[in-house]
Amino acid sequence: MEWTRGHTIGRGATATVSIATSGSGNVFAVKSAIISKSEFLQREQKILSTLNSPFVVEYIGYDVTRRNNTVMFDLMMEYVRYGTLVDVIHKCGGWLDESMISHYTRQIVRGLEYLHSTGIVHCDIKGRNILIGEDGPKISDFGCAKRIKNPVEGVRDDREASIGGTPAFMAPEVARGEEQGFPADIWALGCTIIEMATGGSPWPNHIHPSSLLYRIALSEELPEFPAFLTDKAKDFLSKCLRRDPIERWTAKQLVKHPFLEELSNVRKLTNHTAGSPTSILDQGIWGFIDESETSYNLSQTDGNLNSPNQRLKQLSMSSGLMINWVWEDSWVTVRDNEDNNIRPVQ
Ligand SMILES: Nc1ncnc2c1ncn2[C@@H]1O[C@H](COP(=O)(O)OP(=O)(O)OP(=O)(O)O)[C@@H](O)[C@H]1O
Repeated sequence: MEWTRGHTIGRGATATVSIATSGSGNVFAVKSAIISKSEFLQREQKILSTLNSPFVVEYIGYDVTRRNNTVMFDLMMEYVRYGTLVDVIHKCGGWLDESMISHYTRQIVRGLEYLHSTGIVHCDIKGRNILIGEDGPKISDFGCAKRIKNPVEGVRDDREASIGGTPAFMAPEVARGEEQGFPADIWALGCTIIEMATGGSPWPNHIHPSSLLYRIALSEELPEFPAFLTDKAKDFLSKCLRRDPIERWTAKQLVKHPFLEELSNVRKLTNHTAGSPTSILDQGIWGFIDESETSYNLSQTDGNLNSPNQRLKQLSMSSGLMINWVWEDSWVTVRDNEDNNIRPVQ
């Protein structure tokens, strides 16, 4: 397919996202990384190409292109026009009201129900990885995702051995380095609801990810439930934010929770997201995202990471070392990648 790259609309830790047009005039988004650093993008392409749901960003294809003598891996996907959920929260004045939270949560849960039914754990659910289109939220950014081969019998593939995601949204069992299965996405959903309600981190006032990780992993605490939420909403949160993953509700159970009942008076999205989407950097949203919201991907398969304590130490050390904010134009997070299954396209 002939296509032309347009302006940059977003930058993440691993890739740059641009708008693009095809020869026939269709507009789409293209997420690109230098081929030698495209392991996560290629993993994302492999997973996204198998998915088909109105609640997941739509896959279009991939390409390998040359740009200023550099070979790039390009993942093409639908262009989702209102940007991320964090952008929308910001445009709404810093928080969403409960009817909006319920409306968005319903679609995110349906996206998770779909992903989990196909054996995919997203591993990095948070506002920045939910894109908002005209029909509502779509789950995106599958760079940390993994497939559990036989979810019913619990047979796992190699990727199950890795731990990834964003510290502030990590479930206790993930922070301890024990496991990252479907319940970890449900915990992160609970954290995302708090993000929608408060516009901030589920664990406010944490300067450094290492202290946050210890708190999540080893305390008995839960993130604070926003006081203004109704009992119904708090009950929903309490089903997501249970420290024991076995006690957490599944996406299939959550879909039926009364908090997600359809409401007729949800504000129209276009009322509060007027204006065309721009780069996340243009929108000045970084002010309320602290560094504990940076994504990581660490492999547990490393022999040094056998005990929960060692893994925690490794995670927190990595947090300190890996964050490398580059303020002029972009920011970079270096991720450890021990994944031998991912091979760059030759
Ligand atoms: N399909 C899309 N349509 C519109 N904007 C998009 C799309 N995909 C990504 N973006 C924009 O690009 C930004 C970066 O994309 P994404 O989060 O997928 O990159 P990443 O490198 O995987 O980021 P992270 O640092 O979270 O791992 C998003 O926050 C969003 O603003």
